[in-house]
Amino acid sequence: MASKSAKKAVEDSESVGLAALAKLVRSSYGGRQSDLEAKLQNLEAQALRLATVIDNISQGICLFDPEERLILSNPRYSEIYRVPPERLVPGITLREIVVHRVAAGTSAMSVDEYLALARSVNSGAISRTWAADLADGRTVQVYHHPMPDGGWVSTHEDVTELIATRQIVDERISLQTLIDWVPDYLWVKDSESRFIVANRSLAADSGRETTRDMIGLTDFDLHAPELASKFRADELSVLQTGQPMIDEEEFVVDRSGAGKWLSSTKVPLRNDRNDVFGLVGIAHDITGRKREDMLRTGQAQILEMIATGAPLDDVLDRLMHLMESQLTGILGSVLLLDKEGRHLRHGAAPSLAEGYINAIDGVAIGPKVGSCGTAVFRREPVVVADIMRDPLWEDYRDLAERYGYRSCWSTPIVSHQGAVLGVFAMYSMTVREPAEAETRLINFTTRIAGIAIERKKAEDQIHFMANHDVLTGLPNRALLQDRLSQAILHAERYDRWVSVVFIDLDNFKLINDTLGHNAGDRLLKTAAERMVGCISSTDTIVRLGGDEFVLVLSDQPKNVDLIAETLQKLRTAIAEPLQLGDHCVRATASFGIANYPKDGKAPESLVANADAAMYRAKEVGRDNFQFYAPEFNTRAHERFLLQEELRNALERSEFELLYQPQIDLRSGQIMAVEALIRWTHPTHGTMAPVGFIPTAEETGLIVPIGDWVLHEACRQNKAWQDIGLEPITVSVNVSARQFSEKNLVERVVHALSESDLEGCYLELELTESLIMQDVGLAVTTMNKLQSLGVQISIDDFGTGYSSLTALKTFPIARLKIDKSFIDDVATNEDDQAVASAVISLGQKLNMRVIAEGVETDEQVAFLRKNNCDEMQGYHFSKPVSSRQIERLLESRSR
Ligand SMILES: Nc1nc2c(ncn2[C@@H]2O[C@@H]3COP(=O)(O)O[C@H]4[C@@H](O)[C@H](n5cnc6c(=O)[nH]c(N)nc65)O[C@@H]4COP(=O)(O)O[C@H]3[C@H]2O)c(=O)[nH]1
Repeated sequence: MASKSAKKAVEDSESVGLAALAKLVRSSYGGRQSDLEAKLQNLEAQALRLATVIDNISQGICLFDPEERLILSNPRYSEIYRVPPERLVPGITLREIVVHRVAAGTSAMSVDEYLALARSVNSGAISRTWAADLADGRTVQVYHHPMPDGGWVSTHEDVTELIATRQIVDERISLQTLIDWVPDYLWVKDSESRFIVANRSLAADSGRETTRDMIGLTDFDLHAPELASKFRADELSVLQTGQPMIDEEEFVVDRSGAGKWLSSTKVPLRNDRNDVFGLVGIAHDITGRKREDMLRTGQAQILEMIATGAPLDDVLDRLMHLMESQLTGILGSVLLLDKEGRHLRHGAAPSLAEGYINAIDGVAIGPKVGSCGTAVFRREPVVVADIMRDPLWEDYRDLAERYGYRSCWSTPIVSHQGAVLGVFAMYSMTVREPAEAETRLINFTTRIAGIAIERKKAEDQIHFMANHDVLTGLPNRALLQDRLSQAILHAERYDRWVSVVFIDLDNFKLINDTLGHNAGDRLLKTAAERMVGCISSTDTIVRLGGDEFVLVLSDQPKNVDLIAETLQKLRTAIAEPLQLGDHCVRATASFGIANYPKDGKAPESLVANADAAMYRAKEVGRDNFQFYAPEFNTRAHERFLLQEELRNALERSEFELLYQPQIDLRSGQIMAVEALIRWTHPTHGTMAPVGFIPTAEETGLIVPIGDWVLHEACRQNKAWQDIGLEPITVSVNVSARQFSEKNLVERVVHALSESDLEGCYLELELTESLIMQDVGLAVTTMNKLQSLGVQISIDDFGTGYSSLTALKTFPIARLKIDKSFIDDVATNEDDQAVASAVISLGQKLNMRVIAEGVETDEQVAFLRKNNCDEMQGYHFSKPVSSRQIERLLESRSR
C-alpha cells in the first residue's frame, strides 16, 4: 500500500516541479525512518541545486509529459517566448503555451502547425535540432529530445545575434579577399564612423600593416583634425539622411606625406528594418587627372593674370605654387636678373626657407655660382644632382646644407629676343636628377615665367616712357601734374610754399641749329643732369619738350631769397663750360617763377604763370629769372591773339613786300633789292617782321608765308623786267623752318616758273645757323638751287659758328656782314677787324661781300677803303614799296 501510494506520489510528482516533489516525499515519509530522511534531504538538496542551475541557465528549458502537459520550465524559456512565468505553471498544455506564443509574436508558425511538428518529432526516438525563425524576427535554436515515456525535454537558445555576427564575419572574410585586390580604397564603417572593414590598399596607405589594424579606427586616427572632421561631417550626413554621397573630390595626405586627390562615394548600409547602421565607402585616386586639370586651369589663370596686368610677384608666386602642386618634394624658385645683367634678385620662392632666400638675393652671376648663378652666366640649364659634391656649389654648399637642399636644377629664363631675364630653379631634398615629368614642367614653367617677366618689363618701359622724357630720363609733362598736386597738398597742410619754375635754355636753338642735333641733345642732357644735381630729392624737374623744363620746388619756406639762391645755383651749374665737338659753349637759361599759393592755387595756373614769367625773363634780355607778376599774363594773352591773327593774315591778304636796294659800292648803282615783309595788322597797323616772324616760325606758319613771299618777289621782279627796267636780283629771306621743308627746291621751281623769272635773278638769303644745322642736306639743296641759276647768300655773317672749311664747300655767291659789325665800324677797332676779315675772306673764296645797315658816310668810306663789294642801308634807302623801286630803277636807267 505504502509502495503503491509512494508510486502514485511519484507519478503525481511528474506533474509538479522537482522541488515540490522533494517536499512531498519528505512530508509523506518525514520522521519515519532516519536514513530515508537523510536520503530525502539529500534528494531535496540535489533538487534545489538542479532547480538553481535550471533557473540560471542561458537556454530556455521545458519538460513535457506524454499528455503534452508542462512539467517544468525555467525563466529563460518564459523570457525567450515572452510568455509570463505565472502562465507557465506545471500542467499547462503545449497548445495553451503555443497559443500564448502566437499572441506574443514568438511563434514560428500557427498553433496547429506547431503541434503537428512537435508531435511528429516526438513520434520518433531521435533528438532533433532546428532553428526556428520567430515571427518577431529572432531565431531560436531548438534542441528537442523525446523521452521514452512519450514526454520530451527541449532547450531553446536565442541565436539571433550570433547568426548575425557569424554572417558578418563570414561575409567579411570572403569580402576581404575580394576587396584586397581592388586598388581603390574600400571600407565599411559603423554609425560612429569606425572602420569595420578596410581593404589592403587603404590600410597600407594609412600606415597599417594589416587590414585588421584598421578595425575600430576612425579618420581622427589617420588624418589631421580638420580633414577628419570634414570626413565625419560628410558621413554623418550620409548616415542621418540616408542619401549617398557620390564622387565627392577630396584631398588627403597619406602617411608618406604625399598629397592625393580622391573621388569618394559613400553609401549608407541598412539592416532588415531599413535602418541605417553604417556606410560603405570607395575612393578612387584621381590625382593624375586632377593634376592635369589643375595644370590646365592653373596655366589659364596665370595667363589671364599676365594678360590683366597682375603684379609680377603674384604671377610668379602662383606659378611656383602650381608647379609645386604638380610634383612631390620639389620647391620652386625664380630669380630675376637686374638691369645691369650682373646680379640675381629674388622673384618668387614660396616654399624655400626665408633665410636661404635672403642669403641668395643679390648674388652675382658667374662661372661657379651654384646652379642659378652659373646657369645665367652660361646661358644654359645647369642640373646639379648632388649639391654636396658638385664643385659649382663649393661656395654655397654650407648654406644649402643648412636648409637641407640636396639637388638644384636651374634653367635660364630667356626673352623672345634671346635676352636672359632670370632663372627658374627646382630644389629637392634628395640627391637626384629631374624625371621626365619634371623636365616637362621645367620647360612649361620657364616659358610662362619668361612671358610674365617680359610683359612686366614691357609694361614698366611703357609706363616709364609714358611718364618720362626719353632723352634726359626726366619725368615728363604727364608726371608734372601728379607731382605738383602732391607738393601743393603738402604745402597746404604744412603752410609752406611750392615754387614752380619754368626754365628755357637761351641759346639752345642756335647751338642745335649750328652744331647739329647731336650737340643739341648733349646740351639738353647735360643741362638736365646739372639741374638735377642742384635740387633735393623731394623736388622734381620735368622736361616739357624742346629746351623747356619745369622745376617744382616742394616744401619751400616763404622766402623769395631762398628760392632765388637755389635758382642761382642752377644758373651757375648750367653755365659751366661744355665741350661740344670742337666748340666750347656756355649755356644760359631764362627762369620764370610762380609760387603757390600767392601766384596760383591750381597746378595749371601755376605752370602758366611761371611760363609767363619766363617770357618776361626772355624779354628783359634772357639769362635771368623773373618772379611772376599778374601783368605778365596780359602779354601772354597778346601772344596768343597774335598767333590767331597771323593764321588769318594770308587769307586776308594783309602782307606786303617792301624792297630795300643793294648798291654796288664801286659803281653806286642798284644791282639788287632785298624783299622785306610787312604785315598790315587790322588794329596795330603796319608791323615789322620782328613783331611776327618769330611767332610764325614757332607755329610753322612761316612755311606758307615764306611761300607767298617767294612767289610775290619773283612776280614783282619779273614785272619790273616786263616794263623794260634793267634786270636786277631780288633777294628773299628763307627761314630755317622753310629750308628744312623737303620740297623747298620744288617750291622755288614753282615760283620761278609761275612768274617766268629766270633763276639768276633770284637770290635766297640763308642764315649761317640754318646751313650749319645739317651741312649735308644744305649742300645738296644749295647745289640743286644753284643748278637752277638761283644765287645763295649768307645773312648775318659773323654771328654764328660757321666753319670756314664747310663754307668753302657751299656754292655761296655773297656774304652779308651783319649790321652789328657795321654799326660802329667807323670807330670800333674790333668791328673794323671783323668787317675787314670778312671782306678779305669773301674775296679769297670768290664770294661777293655786302655790308648791311649802312647809315653813314663814315661807314661807306670804311667799306670802300676795305674793298667791300656792296652795301645796303638807310644811307641809300630804307625798304620801300615796289612802286618806289620802280622809280629808282627808272632814274638809274636814265
Ligand atoms: N636800323 C637800320 N636797319 C636797317 C638798315 N638797313 C636795313 N635795315 C633793316 O635790316 C633788316 C635787314 O634784313 P635782314 O637782316 O634780312 O633781317 C630781316 C629778316 O631776317 C627778317 N625778314 C624780313 N622779311 C622776311 C621774309 O620775308 N621772310 C623771312 N623769313 N624773314 C624776313 O626780318 C628781319 C628784319 O627785317 P626788317 O625789319 O625789314 O629789317 C631789315 C631792314 O629794314 C639801316 O641802315 N639801319
